[in-house]
Amino acid sequence: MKNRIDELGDDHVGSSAKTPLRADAFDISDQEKLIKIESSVKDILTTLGMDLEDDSLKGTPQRVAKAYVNEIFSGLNPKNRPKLSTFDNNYKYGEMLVEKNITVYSTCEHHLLPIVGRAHVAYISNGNVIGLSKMNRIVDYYAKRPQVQERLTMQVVQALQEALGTEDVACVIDAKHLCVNSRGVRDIESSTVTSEFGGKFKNKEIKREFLDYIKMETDFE
Ligand SMILES: Nc1nc2c(ncn2[C@@H]2O[C@H](COP(=O)(O)OP(=O)(O)OP(=O)(O)O)[C@@H](O)[C@H]2O)c(=O)[nH]1
Ligand SMILES: [Zn+2]
Repeated sequence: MKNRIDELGDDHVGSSAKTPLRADAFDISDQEKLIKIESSVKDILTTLGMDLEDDSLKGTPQRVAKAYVNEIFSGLNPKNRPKLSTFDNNYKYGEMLVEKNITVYSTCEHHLLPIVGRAHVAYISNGNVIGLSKMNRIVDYYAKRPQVQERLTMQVVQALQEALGTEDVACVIDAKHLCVNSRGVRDIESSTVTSEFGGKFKNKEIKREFLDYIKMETDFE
């Protein structure tokens, strides 16, 4: 039997790719989250010595709470999961379809600093096709969580495999982690590449084809 977390949250991905959620993750409303986070941010800023009576800072705890719940971490709320409706592959398109250069804005769960980059997603239809924008939307949904890039990559692939009813899905993400670029080792140039190749994409030639499409210059201006 599915437990409550699986049912409400990550039932679309396998156990290794689940976001670590608390058992009571869904027992608290968005409204309650906003109030609690606002108060926690107030504590952090006050501890740092900031004067929250200052005009510019007065609204900050509330702004941060709203940004966390409604935007940056909105992918923790299953009600924000995009509907991945599929339709029949009537035109019998049999090649791979690649959605590349999908913008990724995520947050590293170790430091709560931004991860910014691009995702490239591909699948080969076995009868079902999906609207192009749904690939961008599913990347964004899982990106809007505290993340590690490996897990984000796997979540995107597994969610699409489930929706499309095929193993033949792949994702490559190339992203900069501000925790590496702006603090710690402070290497502004480095970026992180992760990949997950399901089904036919494990085949060397098919993988090569996908990677070649990613490299293609797309300049339509
Ligand atoms: N595998 C993985 N590591 C990540 C990701 N995002 C950040 N990290 C790393 O997580 C590690 C956390 O290491 P710690 O030693 O606990 O933290 P730290 O002392 O802040 O480490 P430094 O960043 O080296 O200063 C760092 O090396 C980060 O670069 C990610 O998406 N995947
Ligand atoms: Zn980090």
